[in-house]
Amino acid sequence: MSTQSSNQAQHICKVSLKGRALLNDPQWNKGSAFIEEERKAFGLVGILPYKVNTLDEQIERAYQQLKQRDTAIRQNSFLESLKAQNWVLYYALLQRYLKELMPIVYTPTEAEAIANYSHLFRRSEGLYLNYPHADIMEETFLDQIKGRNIDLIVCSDAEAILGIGDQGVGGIGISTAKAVIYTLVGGIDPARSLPVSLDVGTDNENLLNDPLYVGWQHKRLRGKEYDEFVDTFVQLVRKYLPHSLLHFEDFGVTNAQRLLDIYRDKHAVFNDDVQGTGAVTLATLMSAVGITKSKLSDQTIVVYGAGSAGLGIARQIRDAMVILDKIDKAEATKRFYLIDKDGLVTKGLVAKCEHAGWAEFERDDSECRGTSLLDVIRDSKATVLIGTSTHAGAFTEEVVKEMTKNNAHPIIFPLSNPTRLAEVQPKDAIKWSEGKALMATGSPFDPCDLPGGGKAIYSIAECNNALIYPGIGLGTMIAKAKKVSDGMLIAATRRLAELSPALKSHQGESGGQGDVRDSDGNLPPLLPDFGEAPHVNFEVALAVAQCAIEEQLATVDFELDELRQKAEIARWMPSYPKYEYDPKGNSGMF
Ligand SMILES: NC(=O)C1=CN([C@@H]2O[C@H](COP(=O)(O)OP(=O)(O)OC[C@H]3O[C@@H](n4cnc5c(N)ncnc54)[C@H](O)[C@@H]3O)[C@@H](O)[C@H]2O)C=CC1
Ligand SMILES: CC(=O)C(=O)O
Ligand SMILES: [Mg+2]
Repeated sequence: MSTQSSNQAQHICKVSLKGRALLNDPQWNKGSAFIEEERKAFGLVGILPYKVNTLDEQIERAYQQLKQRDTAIRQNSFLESLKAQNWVLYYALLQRYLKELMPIVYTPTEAEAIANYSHLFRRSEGLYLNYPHADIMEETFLDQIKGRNIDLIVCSDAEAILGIGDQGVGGIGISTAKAVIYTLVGGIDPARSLPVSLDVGTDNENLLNDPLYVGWQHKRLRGKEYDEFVDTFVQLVRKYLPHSLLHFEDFGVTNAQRLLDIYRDKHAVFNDDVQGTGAVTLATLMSAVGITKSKLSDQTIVVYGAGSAGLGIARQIRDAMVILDKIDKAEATKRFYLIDKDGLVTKGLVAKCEHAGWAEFERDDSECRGTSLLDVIRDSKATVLIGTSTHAGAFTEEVVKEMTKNNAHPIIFPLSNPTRLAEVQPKDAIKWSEGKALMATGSPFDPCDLPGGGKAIYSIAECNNALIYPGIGLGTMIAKAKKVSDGMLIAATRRLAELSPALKSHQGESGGQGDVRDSDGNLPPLLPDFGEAPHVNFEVALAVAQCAIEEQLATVDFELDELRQKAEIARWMPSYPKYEYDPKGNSGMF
């Protein structure tokens, strides 16, 4: 599935582009790293300075240039330009400075880049499917995939981007960012992925009134027209790329789960906000209950913000209680209290709002004395509090203290992105809970000091779907699976939880909610560090592929050892193969 991989540095690649056309193609350009022999063969001698650089030298130069940009958004723009020039250098730089640069190319900085998309716009990237051009969608689609082997399509209609709402055509930025992460930590060849913007208009008044807006300046389509447009696109994917993975990102709450339900049995379709977030949060919770020595089904869970992510998380954890703890689905559903902006999701609220997806979690109106977050925590005696509301600061001191009253170790996950929208700052929750809260956040935060003096710290786990979705995608692709099943998601989750430092450090200890700290007094994080994301996602991928094979959803059949070997070979790594000129070559590897 790859044209370039780690052990292919000595391989030869036949390339048919020459001169400036070669330098202008980011997939094939090596810039100053073209060696003498290649410069002569490809007509590059007069259009490159004399010195030949190694990839290492190029990385260091690019890093120095990056550091001259004084804000995160300027660094993001610099990296966008680099990606448009040279993929190998771009990914090699990101790989070397992974932890430092992830927040620049992904959350939180990418949200800012998307919000300013039309003003920062310099060149296009990916496939723009615009509603006014719906009549020529098939030709447009075929033009873009012609001669390419696409395994992965990441698409967004941009109604609910990264916590900042409707961003219209700027949503191409989330499709490209998610595709970048697939390559960076999932090892998926960037030439084999296609980011797509489904431009169905926008309800964002600022964009509708902005003369520089580059998308379709029209109210967002709804209903039949919207459904037909999306369906035309999905049917093209099914017809022309039947073995691909179709990743949906940042759709609005009225469409996310609905579209997933329509297509998930017909094609390998994956909704990251629903399933990826559900899976990573379940893994984080498994890690937390592992160290408190309790069971998933012992928990009473309040989900604050019952949109795509909140509902996806609730369903994923509920289904895991059924599968792993073997309790009845209705019983498991009763462990959840969902709260949205009008308060607790009750029968009365559901009747009023007609919100698809809420009914299964509705509570009796009389169950809590009040419907505010504090009321619900107090009356339900919640053990777990999850935030997916974009309501910054919603988890107040009173709320955290109420959670701490009921639990030796309250589990508190403020998952809203970007950083400024987190429901609570981890350092505050740690202080208010006197160092007892077990925490994870959606965007990266610095480690917190633990109360009680000394140097003990808590490295807050980043519970972001990027720690799992590239692995789910890679596993689905390695297995060439026909669908992404619930079993595959649970397999991914279990593997991620097994890799949690917190669980590892508590293995074999006997029960109780006693001391959860390690011998240095630190609280181990609930998830592996993002710096380990490539290894973690690789392990997740193997678990997913193995499950697909066991469930007979795969179109390959390998033992685990063979699977590991194939996956390692298939992993794309940023390195330069040697080029040979071939006028008839298709620029492919042999
Ligand atoms: N950590 C992660 O991996 C992920 C984090 N997220 C974050 O979760 C948040 C929500 O994302 P989506 O579910 O996709 O958006 P969404 O728009 O589907 O859901 C947000 C929900 O929160 C509700 N809400 C808004 N204000 C509220 C308030 N004051 N109190 C209670 N509820 C309120 C909304 O009515 C809506 O139902 C975003 O910040 C997003 O970035 C989403 C996906 C993954
Ligand atoms: C992380 C992600 O998918 C989101 O915030 O929407
Ligand atoms: Mg998302």
